[in-house]
Amino acid sequence: MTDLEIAQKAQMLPIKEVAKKLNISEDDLDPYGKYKAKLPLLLINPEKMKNSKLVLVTAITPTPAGEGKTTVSIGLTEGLNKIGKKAIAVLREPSLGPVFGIKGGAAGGGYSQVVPMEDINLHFTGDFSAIEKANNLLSAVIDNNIQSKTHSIGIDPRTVVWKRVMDMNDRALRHIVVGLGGSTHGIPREDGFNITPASEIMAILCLSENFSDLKRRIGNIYVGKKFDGTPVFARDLKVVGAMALLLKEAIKPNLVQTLENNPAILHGGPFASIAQGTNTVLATKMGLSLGDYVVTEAGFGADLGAEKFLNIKCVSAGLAPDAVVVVATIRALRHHGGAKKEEYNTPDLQKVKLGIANLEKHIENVQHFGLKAVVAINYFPHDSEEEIAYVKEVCAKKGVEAVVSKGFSEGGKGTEELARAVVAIAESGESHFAPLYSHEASIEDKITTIATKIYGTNKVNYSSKALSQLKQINKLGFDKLPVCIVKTPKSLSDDEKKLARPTDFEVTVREFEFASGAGFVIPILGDTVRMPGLPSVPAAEGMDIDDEGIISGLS
Ligand SMILES: Nc1ncnc2c1ncn2[C@@H]1O[C@H](COP(=O)(O)OP(=O)(O)O)[C@@H](O)[C@H]1O
Ligand SMILES: O=COP(=O)(O)O
Ligand SMILES: [Mg+2]
Repeated sequence: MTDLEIAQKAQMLPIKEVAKKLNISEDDLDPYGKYKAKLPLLLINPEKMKNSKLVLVTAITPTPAGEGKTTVSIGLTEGLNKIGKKAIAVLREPSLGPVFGIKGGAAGGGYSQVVPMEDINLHFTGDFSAIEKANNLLSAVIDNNIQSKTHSIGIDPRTVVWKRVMDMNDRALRHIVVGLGGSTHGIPREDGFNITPASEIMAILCLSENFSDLKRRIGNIYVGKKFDGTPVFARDLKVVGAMALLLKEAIKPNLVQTLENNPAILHGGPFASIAQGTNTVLATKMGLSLGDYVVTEAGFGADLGAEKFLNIKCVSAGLAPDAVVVVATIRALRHHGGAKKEEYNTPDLQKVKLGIANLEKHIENVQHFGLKAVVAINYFPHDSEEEIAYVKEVCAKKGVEAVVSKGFSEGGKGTEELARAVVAIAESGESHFAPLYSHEASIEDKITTIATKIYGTNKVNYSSKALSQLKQINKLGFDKLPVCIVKTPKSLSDDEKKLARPTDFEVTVREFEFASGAGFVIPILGDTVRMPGLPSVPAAEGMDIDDEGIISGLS
């Protein structure tokens, strides 16, 4: 059966029954139909959080299909509940970009999924729509102010860096001109769209602790400059309140369930390559308040999602993982060893031996943060015993246990061994989280620290545009902010062709984007863009809905 068919056969509990497992009363629940609900922020309890364990799930450098972080996160949650822990999966909300593009949804797979999968992968509870409206309200107000004869604050249209967003892979919107059509239709200027997960409003939602924090961050959004050279922030346009009220519901985390009816809290966006790619602080703290274990994920490999989860989100929110799961697949190790796509499912110990260096590097990356890791070998049918034994042997030499995870094919039954290994680490007290850099370091030093320690580069180069933007960053006082690096997820380097563990390479910062509202600076490496494009044959071509409303083709 496909992921969708398994999800459509799920025996879901009414969401109020799932909430009851977390001692949430019906009065506190804000149902969105029978199987989804919003959770009020009053459920966050710092006292209760203290005794809960936080497990971060990351991965090796993935193939384009993904190596199963979300699937393993859900499967591990099932397994932890099976061994008696009150575990909650805390995941990100899917973006329609990959849903209609290549990768598909982000509700897990096989017998490790969150449901209702169709709702979650499509409009869910409207959070992305709210984020888009708040983002684009600011864009509309900026252009309205530029146009105004009576209330203009003197914004120089050539300096506006705030972009519009839409949650779709649409390359045609990357570089556009707005305000065409003559004097009553606006002032022409260059603009562009990013995909909604890359919106700074998404990042603000992911890091905010409450409404006043949300509004403070929105107010600090850098828009551009006035003709006199002074900076313009969102607060100067007087719509911070309006933008915040659009997020009235989106700020609340969403409760759904796993196939085995265990609780899952979904909140915040993906894309750790072009954005932060972690879920929200509020959802993580909500999970730690309501359960004993939170299993949470950060996008792509440990060089992206985990690095940002640790250096940005954990530092901002005062969180610290008790254990880290590094998801590896034999097929991805074959890929890093030179296997072509059609060879991914062909056992080849030699290729695994060539590709294993990628896993070793990601284990080292987790250890750079003072954290204890366990490797989850996300089992695929063509994995050979000798390949698995080899991976376990290499991990053991690095002091890390590797456990086969069969959550995709067996649900919680297939992850009990992994669950026990995670509990052993989480309750050992052997993880001592420390971020990689101090916020007092210069922007260049922060980038160099990440690029050398986590990517393995020898040198960071800067384009002339990036060098001039560095001066602007220092002048604006953004140099004390953390960095959220944008780069390809297909390689530890900024060149997607460099697989396994690239050595003796340099990376180049092409330009910067500013997220002074969210509270970080965005160095963009290589040729990565923040509005993806559709593939020549979009997944959308295989989708349909029948007269009874039954969906097909969603993955
Ligand atoms: N063990 C497995 N066997 C077969 N398919 C899997 C397995 N694990 C994950 N998948 C599939 O691979 C895709 C990516 O899984 P996902 O959990 O979304 O990865 P990630 O979160 O790392 O991107 C999904 O379509 C999922 O159904
Ligand atoms: O940000 C990307 O998330 P996945 O790796 O789960 O697709
Ligand atoms: Mg995922």
